[in-house]
Amino acid sequence: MKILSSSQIRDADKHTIENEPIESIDLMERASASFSKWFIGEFPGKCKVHVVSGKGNNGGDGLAVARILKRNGYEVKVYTTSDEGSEDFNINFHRLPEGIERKVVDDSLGSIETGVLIDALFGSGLDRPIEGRYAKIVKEINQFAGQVVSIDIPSGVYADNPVDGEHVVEATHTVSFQLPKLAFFMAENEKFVGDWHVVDIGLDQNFIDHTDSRIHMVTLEDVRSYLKKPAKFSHKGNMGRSMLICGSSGKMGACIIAARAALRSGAGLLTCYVPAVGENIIQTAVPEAMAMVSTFQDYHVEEANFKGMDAVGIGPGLGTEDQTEMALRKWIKQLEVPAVIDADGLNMISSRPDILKHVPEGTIFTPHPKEFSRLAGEAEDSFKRLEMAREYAKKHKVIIVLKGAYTAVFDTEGSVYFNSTGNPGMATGGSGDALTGIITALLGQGYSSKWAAIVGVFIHGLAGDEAAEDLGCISMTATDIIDYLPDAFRHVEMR
Ligand SMILES: NC(=O)C1=CN([C@@H]2O[C@H](COP(=O)(O)OP(=O)(O)OC[C@H]3O[C@@H](n4cnc5c(N)ncnc54)[C@H](OP(=O)(O)O)[C@@H]3O)[C@@H](O)[C@H]2O)[C@H](O)CC1
Ligand SMILES: [K+]
Repeated sequence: MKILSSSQIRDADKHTIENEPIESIDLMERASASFSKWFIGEFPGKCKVHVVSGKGNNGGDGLAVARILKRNGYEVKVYTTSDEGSEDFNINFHRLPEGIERKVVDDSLGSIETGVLIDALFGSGLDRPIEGRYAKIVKEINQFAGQVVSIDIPSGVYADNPVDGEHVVEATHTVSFQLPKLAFFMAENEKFVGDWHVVDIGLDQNFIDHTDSRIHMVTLEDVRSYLKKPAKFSHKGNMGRSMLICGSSGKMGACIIAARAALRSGAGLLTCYVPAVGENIIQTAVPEAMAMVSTFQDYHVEEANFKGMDAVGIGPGLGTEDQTEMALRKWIKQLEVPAVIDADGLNMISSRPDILKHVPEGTIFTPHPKEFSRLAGEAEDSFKRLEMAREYAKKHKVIIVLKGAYTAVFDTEGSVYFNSTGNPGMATGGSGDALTGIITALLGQGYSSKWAAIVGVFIHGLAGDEAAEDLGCISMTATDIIDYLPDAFRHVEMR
């Protein structure tokens, strides 16, 4: 699914009005009806609803929603910041039926004790920080004890830029029209956006399809269409020969997790290249994998032999000993197959950036934000980090998997793909090692680097979601994520 900027959405709006054709006020009615349908589903008990409307079209939506909810049996009170506004605001203001309490407010809503509050103060037309009387209203909204539902976007949040003021509505839910906004994927906006939802308002799909956007959200349908099904005559030899270069004394667990995850992701033949300390451990814990053993006891020092391999995963539990770093340099130089580099592998590249020039095009890096800042420098905010990661991926011709609540995959052409699966329970030791194993297995099966990363991240998150459903976010471990990989793959396969 594409993510469009505010101005692109405005163009889609305009195009729909001209070409459907539909009057602007009727499009507002359609948007408000979609919002109301969601609202009635979420709050079926006929609670008291407080609608706070600004003077623009976001406020107009609020007024139409007030009318629709009243018709559906809710007790509704409307607060407007003026009695006149945009053309469509005015029409909906006059359409407010009897029986809806109205109040034109200056800087205070007055006391609101119960019910649900709908925030329609500002939408995508916000163009400056919220101040003065509007700031006071926002403060009151945030002091309200009940749930706050923002129409389209929380007031004070910009769709495409970082928040620049102190006064921003902290919504429990945000119901966005047609498409999600880029702002929803940024960690610092989580407390404003709450749980977000998208409702269809019938903007011209053809226009959206032909609008150029390099920002996407990965959906189940996307992954379904890219998932390779094993051919009838497949055997272990053509399901990919993959190698994980992993482990050091005290860190063999990372290796076990990555190996198990690779096997659960369809790796045909898996070899774990480990230091001597790891031989018995890996052979006992993961009997399905072969072990290639370094002569050195505690950590990696030598060249691995990649001959006959289809994919390589480098990083889980490697440690950052000087000699391992020398080894990493050699591995990277002799890489001829697709590879994913994680964790300590990335940390070593950060401390010796000259290694970067030897990294083959299309290699996948899977940093979390801290690892990314070691690679590319600190970012002021998530929007800047997004631009930095995009530039880094383009410049070094690598695929960046930037891990976070919404893991983002950056390809070498400047496109970014936000993942839509996963939960906070996955921020647990070993979760990243599991992802490395999954992506290595997919690379081995012939997925392009970009799609191995996108599908791997989606499946990893989906397995985490299935695990969380049964076990809860607090108790789940990386091993649980692996145990739920079969469910996740089946879920994607199901039609
Ligand atoms: N395609 C769709 O998604 C549809 C969206 N709809 C809804 O329309 C809004 C956008 O409406 P718009 O009228 O463009 O903008 P707002 O309602 O957000 O803002 C209105 C005016 O408010 C002023 N403004 C902006 N920032 C501030 C501020 N910080 N303080 C005070 N005032 C501010 C500004 O006017 P000025 O004259 O004062 O400069 C804005 O123009 C979208 O979010 C949806 O909810 C349609 O209903 C259906 C299609
Ligand atoms: K709003």
